[in-house]
Amino acid sequence: LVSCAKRAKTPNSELAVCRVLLAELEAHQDAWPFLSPVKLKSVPGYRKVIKKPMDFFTIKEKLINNMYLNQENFIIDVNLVFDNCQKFNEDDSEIGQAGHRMKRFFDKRWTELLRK
Ligand SMILES: Cc1ncccc1N[C@@H]1CCC[C@@H]1S(C)(=O)=O
Repeated sequence: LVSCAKRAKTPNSELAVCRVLLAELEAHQDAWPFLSPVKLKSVPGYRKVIKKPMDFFTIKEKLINNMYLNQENFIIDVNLVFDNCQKFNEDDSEIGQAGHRMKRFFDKRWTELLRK
């Protein structure tokens, strides 16, 4: 049969992959610093230094409320979590190390899942 034109990825299938990826991030053993918004009242300086806080719970809320139009916006928010972590935490700190491990994991998984 003549092969039909390659079907464009519908946004909801793109976002389905984002939901899978987020679930894997949340289940990762090094996710503990990123599961909820940084407590601005108990982390001195964070509010001033980090202009755009982001965390996995907020990303999940945004996915559920259809606030991501495509994968790109989702990936931008996930990378914001890791960029904020690198900016605020020393590389050799517990949180800094967790952030580097989570970033490496995410980079590997989304290239496996999205770069088909
Ligand atoms: C991600 C981050 N980056 C800079 C400072 C602190 C944190 N996380 C804290 C440490 C563990 C959870 C708390 S939290 C997320 O409850 O504030």
